Amino acid sequence: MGTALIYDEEMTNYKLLWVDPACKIEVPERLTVSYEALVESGLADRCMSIPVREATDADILLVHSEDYLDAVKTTPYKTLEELKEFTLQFGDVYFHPNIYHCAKLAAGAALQLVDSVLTGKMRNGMALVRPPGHHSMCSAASGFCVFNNVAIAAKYAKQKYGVKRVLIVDWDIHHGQGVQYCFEDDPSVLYFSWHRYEHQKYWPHLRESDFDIVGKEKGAGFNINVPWNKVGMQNSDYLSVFFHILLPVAYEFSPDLVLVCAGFDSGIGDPEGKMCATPDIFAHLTHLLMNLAGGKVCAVLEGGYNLTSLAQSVCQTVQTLLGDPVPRPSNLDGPCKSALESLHCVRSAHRRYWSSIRHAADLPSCEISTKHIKLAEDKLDKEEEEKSAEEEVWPQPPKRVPSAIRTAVVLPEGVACPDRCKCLMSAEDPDPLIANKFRENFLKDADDSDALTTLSSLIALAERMEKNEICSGLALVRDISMAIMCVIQHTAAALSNRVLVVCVGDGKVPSHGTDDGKTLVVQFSSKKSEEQKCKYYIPVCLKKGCQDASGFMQAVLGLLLPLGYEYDPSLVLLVKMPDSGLCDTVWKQLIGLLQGLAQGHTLVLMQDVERACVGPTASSLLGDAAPSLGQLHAPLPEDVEAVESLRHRLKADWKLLQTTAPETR
Ligand SMILES: CC(O)(O)CCCCCNCCCN
Ligand SMILES: [Zn+2]
Repeated sequence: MGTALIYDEEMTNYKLLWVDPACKIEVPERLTVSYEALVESGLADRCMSIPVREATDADILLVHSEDYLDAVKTTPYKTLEELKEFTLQFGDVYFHPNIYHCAKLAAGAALQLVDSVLTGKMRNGMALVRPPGHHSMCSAASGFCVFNNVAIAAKYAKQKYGVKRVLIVDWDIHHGQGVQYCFEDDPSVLYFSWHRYEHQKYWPHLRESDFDIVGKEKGAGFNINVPWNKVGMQNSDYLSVFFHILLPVAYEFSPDLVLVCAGFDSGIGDPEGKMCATPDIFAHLTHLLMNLAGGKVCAVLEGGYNLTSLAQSVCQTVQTLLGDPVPRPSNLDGPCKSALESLHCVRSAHRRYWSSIRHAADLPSCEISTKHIKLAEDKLDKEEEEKSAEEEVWPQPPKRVPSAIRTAVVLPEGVACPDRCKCLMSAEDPDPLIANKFRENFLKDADDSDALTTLSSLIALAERMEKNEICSGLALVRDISMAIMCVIQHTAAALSNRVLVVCVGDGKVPSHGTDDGKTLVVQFSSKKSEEQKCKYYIPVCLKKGCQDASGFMQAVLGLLLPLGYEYDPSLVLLVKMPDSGLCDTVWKQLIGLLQGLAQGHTLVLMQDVERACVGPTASSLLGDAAPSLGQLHAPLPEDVEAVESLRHRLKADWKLLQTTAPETR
């Protein structure tokens, strides 16, 4: 199954017909530059183009009132003066004789995308639409939005496909208040939004956009607002919120469908957002969502007003949906103080609803939370307009060239090569020099030619991954710790290399290279390790080892991923120790998530008895979405304690582990 792309140039055929500084940024070129960038980069051709359709009245009435729909229906026949008049009843939006038609196409595009994914025809997809949707409400247009495309899509998915739980991730820099109002008492739709807020100083200046608004009645806990109280937020700030709020809750919620209000005004250079996150961050945000709901992710364009930044971010998002490896997360230096305050406030507001963040620190009697600056709104926005926006510049996103071979395997005799994989067995005798080195350093039994062949094949695989000829690999070996040593020593030889070694299960893991940081070892096991702990050797002791999905996933999302992203390895060595107790679905989730690192260069080592695991492992390495884990129960208190105390101890060295602002003396 492929990636759907839904676009129709008819949606460029409306624009602002009068002077309105608040609306002048919403131009037809937003759509053309996005689509043309996809065509130019060859990404459009790799997608399946799905035609738009007009949303029907019934579709629109899933969210909007009849009165509102009837009123909008009159706009095509209005004169310019009547359109201006009609527009005055709403805020920061404009009407045009053709905008009703385009609004039906935008909503219809989202529904076509949902149909393609929920019928199983497509794996995931993106709809490039305008007008956007997330501000429009039951009976009102707002913020360039006429119909709430994503809210309609969520209602439609539930009604037509019986979808039980929908996650809406709104990474647009504005608060989608229309979506919040639509689902605030609905526990079947989890709405997550971050947004520029500045203590209510920023548009739409709503008190109900703050972190303490969590949803109503049965919907309490299913509305997550992350206010950014300063501009200039960077990649670290966004990732920290994913690791410590969105992902733990999303895995606990276990959605059947993920809808993204994909606004790119949260990217660098945008005149509205004034944030500093680079376009490649959207590759990571998309990737981190792609193992939810069995990969059923539908992204619908919302905002984005810097045409360069917008086009790059759209390409980063679509290329990730297509399954291409994501760029390395460059120099993450940890969340800023303001982001940590928001993180802390949101987690403490939601800890009572979600067991995955139950342990979150309670709010100090904090002045941060309810400081709402109510200044004369128009004055504020005016200030905003006047300041000449100095042109931001940022580096081109790195080229993301998929390897010729996605996954290669080194298997013992008699183990079938999984389909879509390349089998590597060095037929010719290994180079005598290397052979001797192996004999000296690794082989217990010098004449063990099998081990020699396996090791030399393993090194050949690692070398070809380094050259990006092969993206990921899987090897079945008899002696795991020997194989680990061999790979670490080989890889460490190249100066710029850093290896993240992730071990699941008990067993001795060589700590070679952890003293100088060339290697970072994170081992999940049920045994306390007596090994001296240092910054680069992190044993995670879980009560049931890797058998309890909740505890394990909490450790992966809140500990392993932040560590891995901050460490930014060139290779991930993922080792499944014998009798790790890890079930296949959790193992596949782990493989899927770890491919966000090292441009997808994951090398999996398993004991040669694990033949049954070769197929499932290969499937995940090939980019197939991991099956959903189902709703997760509360992690064991011991596991929460273990992860929290580790995080507390390590956050001085690893800034992405922080979830609260350092105590201000
Ligand atoms: C889809 C979207 O969230 O991007 C729409 C944003 C509307 C912003 C209205 N205020 C503009 C004030 C001018 N500086
Ligand atoms: Zn926006």
